[in-house]
Amino acid sequence: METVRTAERELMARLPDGALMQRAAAGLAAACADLLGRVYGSRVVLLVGSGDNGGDALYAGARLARRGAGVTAVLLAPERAHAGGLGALRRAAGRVVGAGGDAGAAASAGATGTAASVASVASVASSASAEELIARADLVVDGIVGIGGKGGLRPDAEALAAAAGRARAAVVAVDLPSGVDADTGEVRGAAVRADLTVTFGTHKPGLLIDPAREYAGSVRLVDIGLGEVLPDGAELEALQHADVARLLPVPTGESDKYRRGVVGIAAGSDRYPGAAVLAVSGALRGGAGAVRYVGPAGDAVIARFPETLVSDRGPHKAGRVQAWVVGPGAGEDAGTVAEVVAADVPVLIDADGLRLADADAVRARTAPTLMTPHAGEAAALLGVAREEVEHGRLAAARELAARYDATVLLKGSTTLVADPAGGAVRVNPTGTAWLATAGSGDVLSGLAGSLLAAGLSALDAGSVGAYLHGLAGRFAADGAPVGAHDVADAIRRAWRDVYLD
Ligand SMILES: NC(=O)C1=CN([C@@H]2O[C@H](COP(=O)(O)OP(=O)(O)OC[C@H]3O[C@@H](n4cnc5c(N)ncnc54)[C@H](O)[C@@H]3O)[C@@H](O)[C@H]2O)[C@@H](O)CC1
Ligand SMILES: Nc1ncnc2c1ncn2[C@@H]1O[C@H](COP(=O)(O)OP(=O)(O)O)[C@@H](O)[C@H]1O
Ligand SMILES: [K+]
Repeated sequence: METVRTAERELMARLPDGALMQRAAAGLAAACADLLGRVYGSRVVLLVGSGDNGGDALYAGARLARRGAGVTAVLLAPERAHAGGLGALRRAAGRVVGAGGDAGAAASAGATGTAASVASVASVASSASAEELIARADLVVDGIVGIGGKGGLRPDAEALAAAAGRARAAVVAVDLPSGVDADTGEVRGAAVRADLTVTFGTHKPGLLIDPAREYAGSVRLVDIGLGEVLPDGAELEALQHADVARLLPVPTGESDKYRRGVVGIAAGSDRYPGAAVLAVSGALRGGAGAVRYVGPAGDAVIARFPETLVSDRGPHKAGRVQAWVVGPGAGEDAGTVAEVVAADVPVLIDADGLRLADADAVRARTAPTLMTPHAGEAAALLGVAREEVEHGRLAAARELAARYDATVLLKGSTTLVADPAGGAVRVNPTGTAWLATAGSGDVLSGLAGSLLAAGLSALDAGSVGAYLHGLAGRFAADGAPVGAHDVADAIRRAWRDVYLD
């Protein structure tokens, strides 16, 4: 699969780092140069922590200094800064100061022997505080912490991150923005806000999942030769166009409408007939051969989509389907939800259905189940505050999948799909904030339900559905507000874009 994989941190830690660090620094310096445009004469400030992340920054700084940039390293812990990196920067005539801006702190590093002969660096004359240096910089390189960071930033690091946030300089994060959790995308406390993150070897979950994703800016992956040794057990994966194209259900000569799959939509109520119409609009674009609608909004559905098979006799009597969607706009109709949950075909449960479904009945199902909560619904199911889900999306999706023994598609600014069997969680790479509009979730549930009926697994139906829905949202919006029905209309364009690419 042409997926973007994210490796476990242990992998990087296992490898010899000398050569890898040189490759990392070369890629980092190239990205900095691109951002600067003109390297010669530019002012670059490196924020340097005590680990290898700081080492990357120092080596990259040395490369920029050799091309004529004025490079100053601000050391958070002068006595523990990466010795080889410091030496390289020094040889390239870079300057070094302590985080307080006092050259003395930096100079004293030389005395410990770890950061050899820092005292001879041209920095000693500097009297500007780190804050002033950052304020005057064209580019700030965040090498405070990388995958070795633990918890929120320490106070001295936090002050530098804040100064970088105030500065007019472009901010480049090394490997990931300092202060964000590489493994989960959580941000506890202060973190660096980057314009660009140059990450090494593999994408880290924190670069793909909100809230951390927002701190990363655009992300550039530098290949440092980890390809052959990446483990199969990646934590996250993201489908690309080619993956989705292979999974799309496309009719062949032998197909008829029943073989293509019939999807049943049990949605809408007297109060919310529109949810039924929108779920059907998504289902008609998802590849099933026919869409059955069951519920009180049949007239509204037929008026908009005359091709729908409509029934008001409840799911059991509606005729055979290969998958059900239940819940959008369902109001308080617990009976219909229970009937669908008891069906022996794949079922997608959304919106009101999530609240009305009996947890034991969901767990007892043997056919696949796909649940599609947004953060508020997920929080209610888990019995926690909404913020807790928003700050820890990966954990919430995994936890719900385990509790319900169901595939869980957690919607929102980052959409995740987690399987109960474990394995990599899929993160959806498409989408736009314009999708945060009433009813767009109903379109998604119809679309993903249609893919289920066409024979995709719950994991594939959820992630392919989210991919097409996100792409359709981008096409439909194109920089201006959209209604959910616009998103449904654009699914065909998204399909073509993927399939014909
Ligand atoms: N191992 C490898 O194969 C490679 C690693 N590389 C770099 O190495 C990095 C990892 O280096 P390390 O393992 O040395 O770890 P880091 O440099 O990420 O962080 C460790 C240091 O940061 C300090 N620290 C931890 N949490 C902190 C906090 N909350 N606030 C302030 N300081 C904190 C610790 O005291 C420790 O000294 C990667 O992110 C990447 O940038 C690259 O050079 C490429 C190759
Ligand atoms: N900030 C955002 N950025 C990108 N997509 C978003 C954002 N907020 C919501 N979405 C997407 O919009 C859709 C909204 O679905 P949902 O919350 O169920 O709304 P509704 O119930 O009104 O249909 C989901 O596909 C979700 O992933
Ligand atoms: K960093």
